[in-house]
Amino acid sequence: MMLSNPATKYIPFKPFERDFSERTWPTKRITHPPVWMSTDLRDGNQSLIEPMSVERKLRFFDMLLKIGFKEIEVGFPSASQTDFDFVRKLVDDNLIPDDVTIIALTQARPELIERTVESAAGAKRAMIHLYNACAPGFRRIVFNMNREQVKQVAVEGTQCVMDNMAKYPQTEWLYEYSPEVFSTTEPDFALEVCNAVTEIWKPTPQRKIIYNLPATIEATTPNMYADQIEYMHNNLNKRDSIVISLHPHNDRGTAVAAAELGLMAGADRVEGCLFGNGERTGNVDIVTLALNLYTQGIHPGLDFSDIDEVRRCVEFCNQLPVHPRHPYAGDLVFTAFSGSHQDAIKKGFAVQQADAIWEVPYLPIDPADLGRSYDAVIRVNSQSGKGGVSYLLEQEHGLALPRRLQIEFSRAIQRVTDETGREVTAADVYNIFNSEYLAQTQPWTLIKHRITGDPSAAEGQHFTIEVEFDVDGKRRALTGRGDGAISAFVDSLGEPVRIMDYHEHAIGTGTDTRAACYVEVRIGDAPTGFGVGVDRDIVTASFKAVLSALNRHIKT
Ligand SMILES: CC(=O)SCCNC(=O)CCNC(=O)[C@H](O)C(C)(C)COP(=O)(O)OP(=O)(O)OC[C@H]1O[C@@H](n2cnc3c(N)ncnc32)[C@H](O)[C@@H]1OP(=O)(O)O
Ligand SMILES: CC(C)C(=O)C(=O)O
Ligand SMILES: [Mg+2]
Repeated sequence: MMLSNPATKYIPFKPFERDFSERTWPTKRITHPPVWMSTDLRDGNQSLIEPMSVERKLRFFDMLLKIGFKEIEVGFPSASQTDFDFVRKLVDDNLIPDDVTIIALTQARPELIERTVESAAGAKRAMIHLYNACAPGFRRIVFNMNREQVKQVAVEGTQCVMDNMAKYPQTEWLYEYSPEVFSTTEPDFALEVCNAVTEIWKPTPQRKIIYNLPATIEATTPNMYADQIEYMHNNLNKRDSIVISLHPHNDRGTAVAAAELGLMAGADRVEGCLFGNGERTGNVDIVTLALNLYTQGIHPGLDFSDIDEVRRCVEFCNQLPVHPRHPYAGDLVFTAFSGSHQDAIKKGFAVQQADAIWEVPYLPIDPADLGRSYDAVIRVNSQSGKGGVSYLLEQEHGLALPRRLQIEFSRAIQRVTDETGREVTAADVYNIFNSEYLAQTQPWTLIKHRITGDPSAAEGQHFTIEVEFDVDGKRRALTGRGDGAISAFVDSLGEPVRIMDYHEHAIGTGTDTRAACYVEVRIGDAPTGFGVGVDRDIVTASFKAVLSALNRHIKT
């Protein structure tokens, strides 16, 4: 049961005692992509129900290279033989491109550090990533250490890493240090620990150290994380020799925002996982971050032009599905069911030029840029309006319904969706349109016709038509006269039919071209209704349209 007063159990997190007045990040903009680091094979992997085998890791690694990652955390080699073997395989089989750096994570314990360095020894370049938790709760509950002791873990761990690296001088060694749980560590203490590590590693602008500042557990709103990052950015010693890295987790559902504000606050690098896999609610989602940049006109330096292929690979390796609403990648994220959205999208597509700024309403990105087709953009259910329905008919069958017919036909669709409560597919829409209009050939069926024109005839008599119908199973040969073919045809019917509106267009091109004709008619005093005819011959199409309207009227 929910507590009536959660204040008796939870306290709000506040990183600074007073307001952080140095803040400048709110007016900053992100103008270039950060250095991306994929931790799918480490943080992502350690959170899986079944961690990846070497084969799956290899497949994932290949895809990360294809996407364009230059920094890849490949595992926690001291944790398992699989992780150790995987890193060794990358090194021994020469699978790491020259411009890519692999990273291996370790706790600050000598035996684990030794094995971690050993796993990557021989690589052209490799980075060791050491972490220890610095937050007060962890100092007290997990380590039973004071601040000084926790700082010494970082300092001694760093020294131990350097001693082990010295055993393998053929490898260019880089170093990353994470004050784990930075998110709830007192900022001045996180700074003190990092500055102490700087004293040991002695980074230079040519050989920078990475300080990764994780929101190991996301503890507060993203603006406060940004304040913490800006504090480090302003106060770290030797800032020009340091890469500030972000590692947000998504416990509060705001990891993407935290990363974006953290970049505005001065960070240079982001660690995360594809589609936000990772411990608990996951690491920050690099796909979303990268494509958010892309939609601001900034190339992220990562290639997601075949997002479905990336998704398939990640789902296979992680054995976890990507949610249908996942930004940019979910099955439904480019689909509109609701009427007003469909209407706006349809209008947007109609005016969008291939080489112009993207402006299709409701679609923040062109699905084609991600290798997604427009097929599923509009789907029809009980929330849909005429725009979506007519869009499907036009896309799939080349039928461009006049506006008033769109309104009339969408009522027929609505009846079906209301009755079934289900989505109707593009094929369903066409079938309903067919039975509602095109297949309305009873009781009046057109058998054949012959038109003769006589320009010298009296007004209203220029055209004569002889038509053969089947009416309720009986053949009838009728004749009509009029100013044009249609009026002559209507005259032949001997029914009180008046044409109120008329539209036609071609479907297809070349020898395959057919004509579609739409007529709105009034019969007697009844409300107007539409008829539709399609035929290779435009005149026949219009006659079929008139009969479609007449037959529909007779049945109502
Ligand atoms: C936020 C993160 O994602 S951090 C990364 C977490 N990832 C993983 O843990 C996955 C891989 N880990 C493992 O397989 C195991 O933890 C191993 C093999 C590395 C170590 O296993 P074990 O030796 O059994 O230790 P265990 O994992 O239980 O760690 C607890 C001990 O390590 C200490 N410890 C935890 N983190 C650290 C650290 N970063 N540096 C130094 N010591 C640490 C704890 O204080 C505890 O010590 P104690 O036994 O004296 O109380
Ligand atoms: C090891 C560290 C960087 C980590 O994964 C975290 O703090 O979330
Ligand atoms: Mg993490």
